[in-house]
Amino acid sequence: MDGFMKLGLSRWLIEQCMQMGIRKPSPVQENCIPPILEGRDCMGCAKTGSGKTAAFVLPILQKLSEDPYGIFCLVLTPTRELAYQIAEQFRVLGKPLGLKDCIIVGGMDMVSQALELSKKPHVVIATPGRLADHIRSSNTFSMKRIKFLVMDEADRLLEQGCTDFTEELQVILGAIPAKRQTLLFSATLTDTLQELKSVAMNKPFFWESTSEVKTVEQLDQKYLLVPEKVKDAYLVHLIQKFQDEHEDWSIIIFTSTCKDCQILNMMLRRFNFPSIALHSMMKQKERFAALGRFKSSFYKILIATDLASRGLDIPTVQVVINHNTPGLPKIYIHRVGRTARAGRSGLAITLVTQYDIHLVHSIEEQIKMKLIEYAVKESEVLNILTQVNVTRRACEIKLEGTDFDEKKEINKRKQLILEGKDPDLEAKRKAELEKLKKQKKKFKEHIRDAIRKEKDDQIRRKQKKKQQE
Ligand SMILES: Nc1ncnc2c1ncn2[C@@H]1O[C@H](COP(=O)(O)OP(=O)(O)OP(=O)(O)O)[C@@H](O)[C@H]1O
Repeated sequence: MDGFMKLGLSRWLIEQCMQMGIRKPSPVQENCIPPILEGRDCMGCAKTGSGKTAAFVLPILQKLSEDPYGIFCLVLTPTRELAYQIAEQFRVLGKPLGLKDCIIVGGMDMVSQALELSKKPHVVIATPGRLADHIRSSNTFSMKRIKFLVMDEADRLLEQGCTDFTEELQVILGAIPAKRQTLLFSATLTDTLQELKSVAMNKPFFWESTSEVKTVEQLDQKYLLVPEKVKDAYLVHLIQKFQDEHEDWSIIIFTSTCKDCQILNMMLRRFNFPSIALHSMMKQKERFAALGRFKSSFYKILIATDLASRGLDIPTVQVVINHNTPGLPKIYIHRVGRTARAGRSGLAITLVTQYDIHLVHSIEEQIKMKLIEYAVKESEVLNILTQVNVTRRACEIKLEGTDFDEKKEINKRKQLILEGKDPDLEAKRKAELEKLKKQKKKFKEHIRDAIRKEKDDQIRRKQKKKQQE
């Protein structure tokens, strides 16, 4: 109790922590809570599962209790599932305050969300796309008095990857006061630090855990070098092994695409494994249901895309298997961070094909440690190889018979329509953006070449002059 008391937190909050089994502050909490209470902006970079959520929830609740009003705080997060998880922490820790929260995420009813927003909840937890839609389309709520803006998984929110939140963030930042406290958290903040600094203005306090290794100590990190064609047989073998050896282990398997996720789930089901899929082509209600059933251990195996790679906190997960080697080290860090959380141990196995060895090297370079080879009895894998390959093919044929690929296109269009965008216009805009990007790249290359040429010419002129002298 002393530990939290020293940080300046009130007794009622500390008692709430105790009820959640949080007895002693973790380093990220110890270091970030005091500056947040002092009114400073804060960027916290700490390993996965180290309690970053409570590091911002606790001081916000304390400040809210001193001056309660709505809307007091806005939390942005990249995925819908994560929004619900964060809301739960606010709810549990803020229970004595009678905290009113509101979750604003895509895939759910917009009208009821608008109604909730108009009731001035203390805390709004949102994914950027849907919140921006509400701001654009409604004048029944105001975020002009917001005191805290939190960006959880801040690097993901600010990076310009496949889901680019730039436009939505601009809308949101325009609707909240410039005078606010901004809190940014992630396990991989340092890459995008400069961009992050431009979002936080108020004497930002930056804290990063000192450990050189970027993954947690209790995590056993292995790789398995496998030929592409026999990958699934290795996967089935691994799962069978874990299931035989450990009764109550849960496993998350990460795949690179929704289709692969779906096929693997169909395949594992045919082998009678208790598995469930989670990917963005599922309806939102199905996504929540799948996650709920996995969390309650009804299903022991979750096969997911990177939708589930960040933030999800499921203590029973003992093993993470990367069915594909992640293309970026930071994706690897977040994926394997779904196990070995809050001091527990865990195992991560990455399946590596001959084409992915360079990816493993860049992962090792970034996490500052070597992955160790996982030993497998090859003869046991060979025994099931034909059966697994035949089953996979049967599942692929079954999926081809459905409208999975078409659905993907339709889903994309539906999503755009829901967001109030014209799918055809969006496609045109995307193509134009691509064209512009290419032109910009070409222009940059052209400038670079011109500079290089100019430098070479200068050197040549100097050399010529010297020779003439
Ligand atoms: N001081 C603490 N002592 C023990 N457990 C804690 C403490 N703080 C938080 N926890 C628990 O640790 C787990 C992980 O916390 P949290 O989800 O906030 O991690 P995180 O750092 O945000 O991880 P990620 O980077 O994966 O999002 C949660 O179940 C949380 O209740």
